[in-house]
Amino acid sequence: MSTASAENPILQSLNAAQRRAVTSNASTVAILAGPGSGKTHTLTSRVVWLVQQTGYQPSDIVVATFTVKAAREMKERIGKVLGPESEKKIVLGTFHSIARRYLSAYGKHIGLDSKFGIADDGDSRAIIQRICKRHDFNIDPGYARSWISKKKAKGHVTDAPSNKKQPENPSLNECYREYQEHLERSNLLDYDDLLVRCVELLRTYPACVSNIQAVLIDEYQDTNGIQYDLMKLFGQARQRITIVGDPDQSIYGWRSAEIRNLYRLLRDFPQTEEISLEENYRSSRSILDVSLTVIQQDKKRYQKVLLPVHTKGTRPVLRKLRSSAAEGDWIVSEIKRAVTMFGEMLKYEDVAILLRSASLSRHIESALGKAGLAYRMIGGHKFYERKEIKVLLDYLRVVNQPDNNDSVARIINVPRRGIGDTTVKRLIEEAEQQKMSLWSLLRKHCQGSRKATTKILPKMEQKLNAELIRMVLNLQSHAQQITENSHQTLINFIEKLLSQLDFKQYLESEYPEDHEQRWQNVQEFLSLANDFVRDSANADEELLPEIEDVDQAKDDSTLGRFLANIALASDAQKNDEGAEKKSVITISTIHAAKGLEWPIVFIPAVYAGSIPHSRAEDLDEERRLLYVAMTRAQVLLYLSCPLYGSQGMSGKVELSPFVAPFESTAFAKQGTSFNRPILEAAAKILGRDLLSEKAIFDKIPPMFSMEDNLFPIDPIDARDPEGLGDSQGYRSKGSKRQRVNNQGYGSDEELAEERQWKKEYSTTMEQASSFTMASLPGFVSAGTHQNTLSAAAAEEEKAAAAKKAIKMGTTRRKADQSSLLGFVTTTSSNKPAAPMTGFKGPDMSLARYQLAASRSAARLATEAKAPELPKLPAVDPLLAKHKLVSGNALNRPSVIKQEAEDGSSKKRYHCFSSSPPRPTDDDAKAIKQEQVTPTEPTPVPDRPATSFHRTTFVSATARGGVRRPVGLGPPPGIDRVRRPFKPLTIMRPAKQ
Ligand SMILES: Nc1ncnc2c1ncn2[C@@H]1O[C@H](COP(=O)(O)OP(=O)(O)OP(=O)(O)O)[C@@H](O)[C@H]1O
Repeated sequence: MSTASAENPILQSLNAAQRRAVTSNASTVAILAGPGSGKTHTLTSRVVWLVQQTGYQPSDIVVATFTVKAAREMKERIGKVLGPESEKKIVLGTFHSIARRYLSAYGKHIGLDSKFGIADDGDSRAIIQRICKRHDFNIDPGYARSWISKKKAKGHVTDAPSNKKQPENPSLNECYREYQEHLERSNLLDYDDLLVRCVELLRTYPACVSNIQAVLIDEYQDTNGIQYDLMKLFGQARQRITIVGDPDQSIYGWRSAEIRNLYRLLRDFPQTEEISLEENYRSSRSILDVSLTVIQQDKKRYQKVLLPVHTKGTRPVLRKLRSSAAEGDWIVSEIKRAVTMFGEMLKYEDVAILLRSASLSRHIESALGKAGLAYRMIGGHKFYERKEIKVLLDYLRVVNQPDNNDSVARIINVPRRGIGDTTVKRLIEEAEQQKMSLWSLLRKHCQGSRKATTKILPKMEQKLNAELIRMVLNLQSHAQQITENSHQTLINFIEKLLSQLDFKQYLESEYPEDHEQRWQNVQEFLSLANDFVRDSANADEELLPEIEDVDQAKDDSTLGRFLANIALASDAQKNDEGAEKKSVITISTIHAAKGLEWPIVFIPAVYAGSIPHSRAEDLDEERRLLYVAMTRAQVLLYLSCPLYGSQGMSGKVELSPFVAPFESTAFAKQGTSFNRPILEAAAKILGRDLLSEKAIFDKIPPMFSMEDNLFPIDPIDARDPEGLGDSQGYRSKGSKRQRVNNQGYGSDEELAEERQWKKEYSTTMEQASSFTMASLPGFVSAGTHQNTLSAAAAEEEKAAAAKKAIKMGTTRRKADQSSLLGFVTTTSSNKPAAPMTGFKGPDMSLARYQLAASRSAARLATEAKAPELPKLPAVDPLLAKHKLVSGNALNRPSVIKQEAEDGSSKKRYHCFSSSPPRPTDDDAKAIKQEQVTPTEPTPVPDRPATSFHRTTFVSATARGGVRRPVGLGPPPGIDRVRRPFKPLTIMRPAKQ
C-alpha cells in the first residue's frame, strides 16, 4: 500500500493493518482477529475500496453476513459512503437471503417453482412430528430434525463419504425421505434447502454468477460446510474472496459451523494473504483482560495478540444474588444507578442483558416490567411466533401458496368452524397417503367428488370448509392485485383479511384476558407490512443484476417477498426495529448479540448448567459463548449468579467453571462507585461528552442509592437447613434481621412466585411500553400508601436516628461498628446485631433505612389488621412539614458541602446518613489514582467504600502452546495449516 493512499478518506479511520487488508491486491484475503479489532469495519471499508478504487460495479459484489441485523448495519455503513443507489445494488445479506434471491431468479434451471415458500422452524418441527407419529418411529422428533438439518448442512456431495461410516438408523432415513417429499409436495424449502438448492443451482448453472467480481464473508468462523461451498461457488468466476473471522468466536457448532473451514480456506487457496488485527478498540483494558482470561483456559485455541487501545477502566463485576428474581431486581437497580450516575452520557439503549438461553429472560423481563423500564428482545421469543400473528401469517401463506399443507391445517378451524382436531388430523393423514396437498383434498371433499367425503367430513363441516375455500379464493384474486408500485395494496389486503375473519371479534372471544394486547400486536403487524412496502418500494433492491444472455425470472409477488422476508428475519423482530429509535434496554441471546457492542453489558445466570449449558456437547464452544458475551462490553461488564437457578434448575447452582477459578482475583464483588475519574475514563473510551459534576448530581433523585448496596454481596442460602440465613439472604443467626433491600424479595411467597411465574406486566418485546400512572382524584396508589406507612415509621424512628446521626457526625465509623441498619433491627432481646456480611464499609443509606422502616411498618400494619386505609390522602399530613430535597441524599460532593455551610441542609433527610464524609482534595487525588488503576480490595472497611474501592486485577498471562482444533484429524502435508494462523506479533504494524 502506498503512503499516499493513507490520505484517502476511506482509509483515514483505519490503522496500518486494517489499511493493508482493505487495499490488498491479493485475490484471497483472510483477516483473522479478536473481538473489537475492527474486522467488520475493515470489511465494510474494503467493499467501499473495491467499488471506488478498484472500479468494481456494486452489483458484482456479494457480501454475506451471519445475521439479518449485521446485514442491515453493514448496508447502512456502506450506504453512508457509497450512497443509497450503490448500496442497494450490492448483493448483501445473510447466506439464506442471498440464496433465496438466486433461487427465485434462476431456480427454474434446477426445476424449482419460483413461487416456493419457506418452511420455518415451526413448520419443519410439525411435519417431522407427524411423520414420526404416523410410523410410530421410536425417535425424538427434535433429534430427527437436527439430524436431518446436519445432514443437509454438511452437503450432499462434499461429505458423502462420511455416510459410509456406519449404517444409520433406518427410521431416521425414512423420516428424512418423507419429510423431503412432504416439502416438495408443498413447494416448500426449509432453511437448509435454501443453501443446498443454491449450491445445486450454482453448480448446474454457473452463468448466473458469472458477473461476480468479489465475495466477502463476515463472521467466517461460523460458516458451515455448505456455506463454504456457496462462498466458493459465488466466487467461481474470479475467485476473489475476502473473509473476516475470529476462531474464538465460533459459537454455532450446533448449526454445523465448522471451525475447520479456516484451514480449508488456506488449503484450497494457498496464496491467501493473511492479515491480523491486534488492537481492540471496543473495550476497556479490564474487560479485555478478564475476557482473555476466560478464553485462554482453552489450550487448543489459536493464540492471538489482542491489545487494548483504551485505559483500564473499572473492574468487571461478578455479583452473587440469592435468587433469580433478586438477580433481576439487582440488574434493574444497577442499570438505574449507572444511567443516573453517568448523567446524560449513558441511556438505556446503551445497556444490554445477554442471556445464554432466551428462557432465562423471564425474571429479567419481570423486573424490568415492574420498574417500568422498556426493553426489546433479540433472539428470544419471536414476534412472529405470537399466536395471533401466526394465524395471520398462515392465512397469507395459504393465499400465496395453497399447497402449504401445514398452514392450511392450522387455519381450517381458526376462527372456530366446528372442525375438531381429530378431523384435521385425519384429513392430513389422508392427504399424505394420497400424496396430494391438503388444499386439493379439501376442495375435492367440498365438491363432493370423493367417496371418502361422508366418512371424514360430515355435511356441516363440508359446508364450513367450502366457506373457507371461498374466502381464500376470494383473497387470492385480491392478492393478485398487489403490484409492486401500489404502496397501500398489501396493507389493504391484510385489512381485508382482518375484516373477513372478523379478527378483532375473534380475539375478544378467544382471548378475553388479553385480547387488547393481541390486537395491538396485529396493529404492529400492519405497521410492519407498511415498513416493508415502504422499504422495498423500489423492488430493484431485491433483484439480482442483469447478466447478458442470462434469463432471470422476476420475483414480482409483493406478498411472496413479504412472507420470505419474515421467514428469513428470524433474528430481527418487529419490536426490534420499532424500538430502535426509543431508548430501550436490549435483552438478547448471546448468539444474537454476535458482532454487536454496548457500553454496559450484563450477563446473568453465570452458573454451571446455564453456561456451560446442561445439554451442551462442546464445553469449549460454551466458553467461547461467554467470551463473545463479555467482549460486547465497552465500559461496564457485570456477570451475576443466583444461589438458585430457574428453568428446571431450581436447585442450588454452582458458579460457572469458566469464571470460578478467578472469581475473587479478576472480578469485583459489587458495582463500582461512580466517582469522577471513573466517569471520565468511561467517557474517554466511548468518545462522549460528560456533564459537569454539578449537573449530574443535580439530577440525582432524592432517596437514590448511589452505591450498589441494595443487595447483600454475600447472600446466604435461605433454604439452608442450618438456618444461617434469613429469606433475604442476609446472615441472621438467631435474631431476624430487618429487610433492607427495597425490593422486598426473598420471602417464601417470592419463592413460590419464582416457581409459578406469571407475566404481570405489560411491557413485552412487541410493545416497548409507555407506562402510565393512574392519577384519578381520590385514588391512592400502592406506592403512596407505602410512602405513607414509610413516613409514619420514619417519624417514629426519626428522633433516635437523628440523635445517632448527630453523634456520628462526620466521623468515619469504625470497622466493627454496626451500620444504621442495626438501629432499626436490634431485637428486644438486645442481642448484638450480626455483622453485615458482604457489605463494604459503612454505607448504610437513608434510603435503605426508610425503606426498611416502611416495610417494617407495612408489615406491622398488615399483621395487626390495621384499620383500612383506603381513603388516605395522597400526601400524609405527617409529611406536610417535610420537604424532600431534589438532590441526592448521600455522598454528595461539593454541592452538598456548600449547602451545608449555609445551613440549609439541616432539614434534609440525608443528615441522618451514616455515609462517610466526602474525601479531602488530597484523598480525591489518591482516589483518582486508585480508581483508574485499581488494586487489591482492602480487607478492613475503614475507609469510605465509595472512594476507596480498591481492586486488583490479574492480567491474562497464560499462553499455552498452539494446538490443532479438535476434529481436524492428522495434519495434512501443508505447513501453514499445522502452524497457528500467524505468529501475530510478527505481523504487528509499525507504530504510526
Ligand atoms: N481503526 C479504528 N480506530 C478507531 N476505532 C475503530 C477502528 N477500527 C474499529 N474501530 C471501532 O471498534 C469497534 C469494533 O469494531 P468492529 O465491530 O468492526 O469489530 P469486530 O472485530 O468486527 O468485532 P467483533 O468480532 O467483536 O464483532 C467499533 O466501534 C469500531 O467503530
